[in-house]
Amino acid sequence: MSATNLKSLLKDPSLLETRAYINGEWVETGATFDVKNPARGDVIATVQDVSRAQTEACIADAEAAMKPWAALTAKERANTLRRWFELMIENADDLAAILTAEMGKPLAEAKGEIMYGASFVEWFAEEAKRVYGETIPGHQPDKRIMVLKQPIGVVGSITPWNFPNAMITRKAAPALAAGCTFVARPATETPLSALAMAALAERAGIPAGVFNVIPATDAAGIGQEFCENFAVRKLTFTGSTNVGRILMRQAADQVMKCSMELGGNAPFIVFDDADLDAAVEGAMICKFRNNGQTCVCANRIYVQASVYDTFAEKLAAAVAKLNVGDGMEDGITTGPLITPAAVAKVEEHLADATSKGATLLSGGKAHALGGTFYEPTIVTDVTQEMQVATDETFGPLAPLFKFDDVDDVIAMANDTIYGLASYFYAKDLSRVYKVAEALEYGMVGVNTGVISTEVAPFGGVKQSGLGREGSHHGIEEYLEMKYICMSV
Ligand SMILES: NC(=O)C1=CN([C@@H]2O[C@H](COP(=O)(O)OP(=O)(O)OC[C@H]3O[C@@H](n4cnc5c(N)ncnc54)[C@H](OP(=O)(O)O)[C@@H]3O)[C@@H](O)[C@H]2O)C=CC1
Ligand SMILES: O=C(O)[C@H](O)CS(=O)(=O)O
Repeated sequence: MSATNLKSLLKDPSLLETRAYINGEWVETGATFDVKNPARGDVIATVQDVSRAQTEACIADAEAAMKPWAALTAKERANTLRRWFELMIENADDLAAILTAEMGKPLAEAKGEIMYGASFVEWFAEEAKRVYGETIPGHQPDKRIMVLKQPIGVVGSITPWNFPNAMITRKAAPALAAGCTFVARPATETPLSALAMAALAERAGIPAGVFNVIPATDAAGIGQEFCENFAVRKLTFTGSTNVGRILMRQAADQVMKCSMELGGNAPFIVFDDADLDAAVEGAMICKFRNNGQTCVCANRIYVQASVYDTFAEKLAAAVAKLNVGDGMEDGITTGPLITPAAVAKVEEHLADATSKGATLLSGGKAHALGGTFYEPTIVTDVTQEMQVATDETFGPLAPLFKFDDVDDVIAMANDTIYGLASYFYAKDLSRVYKVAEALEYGMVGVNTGVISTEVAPFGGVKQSGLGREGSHHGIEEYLEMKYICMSV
């Protein structure tokens, strides 16, 4: 099955939209760009390219749509979001095929992302009805105090290519539930998933101007428009820490509220009392999910000395079972990397590690399939002096570090500017408590390699971001608090 003629693969070919979705209209903008399938390099769609000026007009439309949308009852917004969720589930196979075609992840993973992405719409359809204010006992006899929660306003959203569905719903669902309107600018590589979601939003009855999708190659220009346009009250971004810094600097001029889901450098620690088979299973999904292209992937694997060789051997055996290929084909576990630049980053990190004394255990070169396929790779004898210890690889490279003492490994794990996800395997209860409390990360997986869910607060500390997505906390990012002091 090839992505080349994507439309023929779909039960509902109308979901393969290539026009921008602005103010409830499908728009041809006068400029286009091609979307390519990373597995084969062929063009799968030619998409309308939205300019900064057209983005400004879209923001004005979103501003005009804001009041009537926010004026609906919470239940009315909830019911509309619920319909959007149900349409995503009904069309999950097509959404998955579109996602695999433009991003490359295997169909099974793409389907998993669609269900994960839809879960945020389901969750915040429910949370819409639980945006509670409060009354506070007055500070003077004649004073009555109330606190209201109100939608923050028009939201500008910029998202990456690695989860082209879920990264948008994780933002749009709470924003719309809160009563905000939303302008989504998807990554250049992966606009089709966002446009398919817009088609379903239209069918769900989300009013014109409430949810907009602007494919655009001018990433910097759109980001500047979001940051400089007074009508935009909130910027929500998922992507690298470097770009997050740029956007925060730009947003500072308006003192704009930002949510930032940025880069990671996750430690994955295996203690000597760990269930090693469980730890290997956890390391495999934590490291190689989405071919290592997630911000919460294990970037460093620390193994206690007494179990190091056994763990390395078991991990190598598991890696050997991975099946690299075109994600559209059955039985494929590992797709291509998104671009040649992503391959170059893996090769750079590998070369740096081996030049400084690391030993290649598995893989270590471009896959025989060519293109951006790469062999899942393990290196041992890795140390803190190597690039993989400080920089996010964002690919299928598993570096194994050896450690002796728990305090040493906590110090090494925390020795980074990042603080998104962390993981460890151990059984001793006091050790579990001590390590979980000592790790400087927004999220800690204990005896599990997968922690992402709509019910829990996803986000990082230090330079991995600001704010949380998902959970009952996630909607607060799109609400303002108003204190009313009434003299009676
Ligand atoms: N914490 C989290 O949840 C996540 C973090 N990430 C991090 O992002 C990186 C990989 O994703 P990647 O997409 O390469 O990250 P980038 O930060 O390069 O890109 C993310 C998005 O930002 C856009 N962008 C790039 N430059 C600018 C700019 N100057 N102004 C406005 N927008 C801009 C990109 O557009 P374009 O597509 O045109 O380049 C893309 O849509 C990794 O570091 C990863 O850890 C990724 C996903 C999730
Ligand atoms: O963009 C990402 O890397 C995601 O946040 C990872 S997850 O939420 O799918 O785990």
